[in-house]
Amino acid sequence: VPALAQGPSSLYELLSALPAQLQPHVDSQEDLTFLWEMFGEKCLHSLVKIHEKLHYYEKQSPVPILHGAAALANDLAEELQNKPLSSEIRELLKLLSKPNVKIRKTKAQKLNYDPVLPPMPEDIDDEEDSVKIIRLVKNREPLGATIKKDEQTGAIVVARIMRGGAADRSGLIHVGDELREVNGIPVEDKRPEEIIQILAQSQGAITFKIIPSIKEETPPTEGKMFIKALFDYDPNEDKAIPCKEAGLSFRKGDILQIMSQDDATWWQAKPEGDASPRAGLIPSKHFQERRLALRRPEILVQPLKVSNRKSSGFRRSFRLSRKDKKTNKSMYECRKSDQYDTADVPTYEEVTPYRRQNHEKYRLVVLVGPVGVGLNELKRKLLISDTQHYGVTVPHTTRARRSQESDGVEYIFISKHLFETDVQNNKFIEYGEYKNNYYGTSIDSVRSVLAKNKVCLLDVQPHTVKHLRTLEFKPYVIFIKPPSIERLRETRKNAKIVSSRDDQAAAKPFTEEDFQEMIKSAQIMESQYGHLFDKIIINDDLTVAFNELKATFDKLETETHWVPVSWLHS
Ligand SMILES: Nc1ncnc2c1ncn2[C@@H]1O[C@H](COP(=O)(O)OP(=O)(O)OP(=O)(O)O)[C@@H](O)[C@H]1O
Repeated sequence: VPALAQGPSSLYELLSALPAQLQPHVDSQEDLTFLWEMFGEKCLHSLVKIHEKLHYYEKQSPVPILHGAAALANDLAEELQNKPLSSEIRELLKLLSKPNVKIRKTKAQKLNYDPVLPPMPEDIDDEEDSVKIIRLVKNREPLGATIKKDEQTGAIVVARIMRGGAADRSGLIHVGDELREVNGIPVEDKRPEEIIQILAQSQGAITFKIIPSIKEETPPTEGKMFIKALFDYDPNEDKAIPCKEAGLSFRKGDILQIMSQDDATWWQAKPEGDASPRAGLIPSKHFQERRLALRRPEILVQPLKVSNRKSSGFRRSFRLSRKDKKTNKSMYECRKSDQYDTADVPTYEEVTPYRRQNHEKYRLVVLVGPVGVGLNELKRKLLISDTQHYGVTVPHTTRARRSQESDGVEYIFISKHLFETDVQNNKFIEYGEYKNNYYGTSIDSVRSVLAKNKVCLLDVQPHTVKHLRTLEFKPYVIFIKPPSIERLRETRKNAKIVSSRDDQAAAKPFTEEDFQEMIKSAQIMESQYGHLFDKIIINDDLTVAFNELKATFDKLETETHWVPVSWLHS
């Protein structure tokens, strides 16, 4: 063809020049018309133009201006969503969600992850015109995708893409994509574990032959969602997790950011504040609740009441305000049903940051711990450290007032009838009966301490805590835990416990049995109610424990803490 002989400067020029020069070389009119139409086809011209542009850019070896462009745009969008929506913010959010911006983001990600376009294989089957060949360069990090065998078709498909992981950042693999080959090895008749093995052994560039899914992917959920884990989780111990390596381990009390809830069984999350963009798999709330509920009977076999003592009830709250030290502090029987708590299965709780504003009431501080652990001692030290700042509740009683007592100081003295009416009206946090008299801590007594703008220190049985978890009180729960039995023996040599075993209510030195009971009771409390504790303080050395408690209070009043979303958005 003369056009070639003259050496056209570009493929596009050649294509444009070709139809005009065809005639002398083609005999049949039919062939000529066919060739004219073919070379005149608009999409062919467009393709050639694109090819030339790509070729040009390839020579220029472009580098992304900003490597973290996608993450930056996401962060910006999230940041903007939390702001009051002005028209400018709305416009910017709209721009950031436009497909062309997204494509730019994807391109930047791709460059970031070094995908290489391999030459098209020659043996490609006509029916497989939707086949995509992609190549990812595998660094040390895992691929961040899980695969499964489609039960109906038997095909190997991508089950999930871990948010922020290598596959996700590449933007080249999607959920539902069918995997045909890995590094030229057909995977159709392989089990997922075998494929994972191939992937694990591959280093450097890995080539995938896939048939892209036609399903539209759901866009990531808007806004950030944080949860507090209410149980310990280790993916290595979880037989149900589809891929242990992709799992995220966490401890009770950890705050996690939810990255995806697309899958009903396995959510994706990362630890709050973690700089890495990579998410890990965690069991979804629903899934975890279901499997824990099945195991529940085992957990419940051990009731909290381990002692042959009478229930400790709310003895401490009373004792503190009482001058009559002789009174048995362990005298109140709690309602029996309360001892066997059928608390909801603890999994996760959605939380949000909260910082107390100056005009707001203080959060209620709830102290929990086994009998004799030193809860009263710590509370007393706190009170005397700043009587203006800390306060305790005054309990109600139906017993007769003694001569040295004043109404509203040691107790609020009320009639049996009134007490029973108040019980009916749910006015008590806890109540009990001793020697035919009622004793109780009312909700109003907490309110009256808080209304004086004081921090209210309340000690209750752990099963009561869940009833106090309201927007009004925003309780901060501190568990006072005993140290080891050896340390108890050492530190409590001169200490005395008011034992109720003989019903004499006299303070006596701790016995070995007291220590054992304290430890056992603390273990049960922690396993049954640990998910409700915001802080655990071990009362080993008294001064150390007190200082830790004081520091906790200072932080509570000035710093941001995670609280259930229901407290702020109800
Ligand atoms: N860290 C400690 N080291 C040594 N002695 C301690 C320590 N903490 C508390 N004690 C002593 O242990 C005894 C029991 O403490 P306290 O009465 O405060 O316990 P409690 O948990 O409030 O018990 P109860 O529930 O029976 O009222 C007291 O004599 C107290 O001084």
